[in-house]
Amino acid sequence: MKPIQVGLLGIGTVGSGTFNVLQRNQEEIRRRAGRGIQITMVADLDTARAKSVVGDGAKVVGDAREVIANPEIDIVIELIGGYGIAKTLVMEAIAAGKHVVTANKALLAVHGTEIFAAAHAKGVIVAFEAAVAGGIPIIKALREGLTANRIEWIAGIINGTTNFILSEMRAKGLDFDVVLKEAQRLGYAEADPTFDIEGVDAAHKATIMSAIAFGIPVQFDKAHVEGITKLQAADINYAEQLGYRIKLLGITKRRDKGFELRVHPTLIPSKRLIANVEGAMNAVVVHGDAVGTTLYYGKGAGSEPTASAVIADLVDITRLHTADPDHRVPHLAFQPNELANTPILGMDEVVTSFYLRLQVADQAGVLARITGILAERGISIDALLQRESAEGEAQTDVIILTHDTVEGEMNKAIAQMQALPTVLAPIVRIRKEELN
Ligand SMILES: NC(=O)c1ccc[n+]([C@@H]2O[C@H](COP(=O)([O-])OP(=O)(O)OC[C@H]3O[C@@H](n4cnc5c(N)ncnc54)[C@H](O)[C@@H]3O)[C@@H](O)[C@H]2O)c1
Ligand SMILES: N[C@@H](CCO)C(=O)O
Ligand code: NA
Repeated sequence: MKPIQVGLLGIGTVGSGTFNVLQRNQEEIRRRAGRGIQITMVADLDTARAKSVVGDGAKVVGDAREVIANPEIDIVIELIGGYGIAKTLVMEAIAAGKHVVTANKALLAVHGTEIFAAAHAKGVIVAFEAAVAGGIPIIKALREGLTANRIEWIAGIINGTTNFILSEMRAKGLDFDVVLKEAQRLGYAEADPTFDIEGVDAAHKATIMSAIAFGIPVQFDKAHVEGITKLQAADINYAEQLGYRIKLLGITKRRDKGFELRVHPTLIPSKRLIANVEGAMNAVVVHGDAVGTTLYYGKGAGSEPTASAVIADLVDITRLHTADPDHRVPHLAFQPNELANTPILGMDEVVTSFYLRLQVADQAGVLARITGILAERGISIDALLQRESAEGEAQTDVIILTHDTVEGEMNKAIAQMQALPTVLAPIVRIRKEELN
């Protein structure tokens, strides 16, 4: 049988890795897929650079629409990124009856409902393993490997750039900006790196996982998004003293009346495996009712690790291409007419424990007033640390770890404590998860 023909839109970091790995491993991939898979056409605005990557291996064009219009092409890979032209091209490829592979989590988290509906109506597949945790086969695991389970929660380090920044800052004491530049140089960062550092990229990925885990539509607009830019070294150090690491986590959790969906810096016990995931590595913890807690670890960014996931999707599509569309694995794991409209909960209803740091006047009764406020709101204290103040110093830091509480109550307690004249600076509040 002649190879299935693939068109590649965008041959930058991930595109070039995809082209190279597919060439290098073509024989083994053919033996697995049951048919050869060949990128025969590549579109990139920078045709000279594209030609330098593909040589004589594929036809290079500057206009992506030429690829979509080619009737010989069965699968289109979109590796341009963003919600703009990438969305138009994906919709046009679907309309032209092509299967689509994409690494574009931003596009799917925001426009997934429209894209999957169009693909379903047209009987084509939109595959996106590379969009979440890059090379880690987490979509495959959630959608197929764990399909017996009622998923209870997922928590993951799903942005390599921010984990790299936090790790390098902690281990080498390097400055934020220096480490961010290095992450950009290594090809981890998004075209707009504020997506990484402000938690948007992680929220895109958490949104996609929430849909697949719980059988709900992708709803990025309901996600709570908080990055690492406001994190202070003092809190990283106090957390460490108390036996915790701070990581940027993407969390989605089943609750009685809805689902939680949130990204924020989080204290995790240092002894958990996931607390020790360093550098640009990603890790996702999934808790299913039958399987218990499972952990997936690997490279979430970079040229060839991401290509690994793109090509896995190409192989899947090659195998499924001729199968009856009604019996394929559904895009969001649940059949499209079975998605639930259970809501994503507002942050006031989220339940977590907290790390609090209060800069207080070193006077009698201060601590009693603070703990009194927490007690009135039913917030129970798990651990408490007061820094010994230096000779003649009139203020000190009080660190409090709480047990689980409803976030709305915590916000009210913080407002009350903040109003005390003996609380001298804005209270630092970081959420904490035990993840067991
Ligand atoms: N870099 C990673 O590690 C990584 C990991 C997972 C997912 N992703 C996602 O993969 C996608 C691609 O990321 P990347 O890092 O390879 O980006 P990149 O910037 O390295 O590559 C994008 C390429 O698209 C080309 N391009 C831009 N507009 C075009 C157009 N209209 N027509 C044709 N080509 C066009 C650019 O010239 C460039 O070569 C993004 O959605 C990104 O979020 C990246
Ligand atoms: N910018 C992303 C790329 C992988 O999706 C990251 O740093 O993880
Ligand atoms: Na993946």
